[in-house]
Amino acid sequence: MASLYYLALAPVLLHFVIVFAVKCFRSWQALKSFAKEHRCKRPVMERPWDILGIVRMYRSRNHLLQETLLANITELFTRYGETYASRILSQRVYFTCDPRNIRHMLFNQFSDFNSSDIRVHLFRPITAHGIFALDGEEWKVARSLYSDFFSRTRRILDLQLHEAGFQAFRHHISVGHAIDLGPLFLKLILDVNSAFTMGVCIDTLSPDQSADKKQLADSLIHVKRMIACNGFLGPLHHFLGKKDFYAACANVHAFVEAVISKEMSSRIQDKHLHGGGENPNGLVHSSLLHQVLDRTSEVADVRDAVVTILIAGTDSVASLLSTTFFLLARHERVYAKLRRDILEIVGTELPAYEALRKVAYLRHVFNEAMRLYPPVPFNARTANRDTWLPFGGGEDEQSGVLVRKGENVFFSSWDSHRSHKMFGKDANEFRPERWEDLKTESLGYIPFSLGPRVCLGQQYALLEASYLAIRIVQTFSRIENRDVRPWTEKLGINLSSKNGVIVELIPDKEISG
Ligand code: HEM
Repeated sequence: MASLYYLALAPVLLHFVIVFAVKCFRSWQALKSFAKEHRCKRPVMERPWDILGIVRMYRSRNHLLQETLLANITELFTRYGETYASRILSQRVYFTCDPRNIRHMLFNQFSDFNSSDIRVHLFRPITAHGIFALDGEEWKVARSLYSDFFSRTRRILDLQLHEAGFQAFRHHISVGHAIDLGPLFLKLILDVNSAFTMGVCIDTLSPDQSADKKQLADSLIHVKRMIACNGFLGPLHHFLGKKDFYAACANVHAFVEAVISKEMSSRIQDKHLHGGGENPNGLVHSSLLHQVLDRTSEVADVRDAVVTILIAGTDSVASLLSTTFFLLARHERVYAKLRRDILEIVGTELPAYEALRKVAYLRHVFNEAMRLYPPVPFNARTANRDTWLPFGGGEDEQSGVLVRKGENVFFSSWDSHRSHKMFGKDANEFRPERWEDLKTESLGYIPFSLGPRVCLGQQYALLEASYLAIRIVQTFSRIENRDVRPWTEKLGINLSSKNGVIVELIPDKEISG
């Protein structure tokens, strides 16, 4: 009886097997003709025998611990070419530093690649509704929430706030002593950025920082460290304990929500007192929180918008300033020329908004610092459909590479920025003058990324860094390196120097009084 039952089932099963096989065959055929259409050939495969990608994971982990990951990435590009395939825990992935492929992903074929898939789990606990954890329509909505705000750089860049930050920073510099500028820049930018995003400065440079602000600053540091750590661990992050991470996220949320709630109550009060008309003292609130509250009263959305910018806009700018002064301390000639230009163009006055854009050499110094030490040295995208990279396939790497839906492509600006093809034989040297002829749109130069997801804070970041750099250079006639150790990578949420920036700043007696 039972065997008759199975016999009756057999045609149904066979039907499903045939339908499945036909489907597989059709999609294989479609993929084959898609690959043909885009001239795709197989790229070089890193260690083809490492089918599970375990050796790759293990070696990358060791390089990360030994602080040689960037050098290792460069070595692999030298060995396998500008674009190659690899495996991470059996999943096929691609690595590229070919500017044409990078541009293709970020710009030409933008809609084929998601940016959130890899980092959504990293950002979800802290900013589930924030722009870094979104793609597609949701990303468009989040981007439009900030776009207007960031397009008005002149209105949002509060120079008084930056001057107050600079003065607090200056108090930490003692004449005749070496100082590590790395942590100091981080505190300075955190103070300025917290005031900019929430309208509340968290006083990390002040000796009188309150306990709740200290807890916020410590929690933010922990959150950023965990995001970076989880990102580097890839799928292995599941094995890490996250209790402290969640606790730190809760602290950050509680602080920001309290600020939002205070602002909401004061708006209600204002409405009662002044019928919702213009603020009686005529002040225009420039903080991001105020602007976002004008557009939505969803607390979680406002909170995540604020925390996203607290995260995106702090370590990145601190990294730019640290790297710049690390390099200036080792290039006396460049510092002297920069100072000459600043004194000639801006003088010893506090720089006005217009003056910030006028010192061309400062822009060249920043461009060069971010070329050699990009705050975001590598990044990744995930194909959201079957797609391709235009170069990297075949022996000569001139054919396309098929990228199947769900596969990840990692791209390295650390390497595209140091390409001899793009930047000449002296690509590894710090020479700001090269930017007299180059344009920041130069192929492969992507410190702020490019295309529709280009950094929203680019202009703000450059002007903020310009103000602070100008004030430092005006005040100190020389900067001397006090550290003989070579630059060593520290990969966090942004790239920085592991040994900090240990220098001595020599004041200009006339200016600093
Ligand atoms: C030197 C400083 C900075 C650098 C090098 C930098 C770099 C970048 C890069 C490379 C991305 C693209 C990430 C990706 O697509 O995967 C990005 C995105 C972003 N940045 Fe920046 N950034 C800097 C400063 C800032 C500042 C100061 C802010 C805000 C105040 C900011 C806000 C953002 C936002 C909101 C995004 C997300 C854009 C989107 O996904 O549509 N950044 N940044």
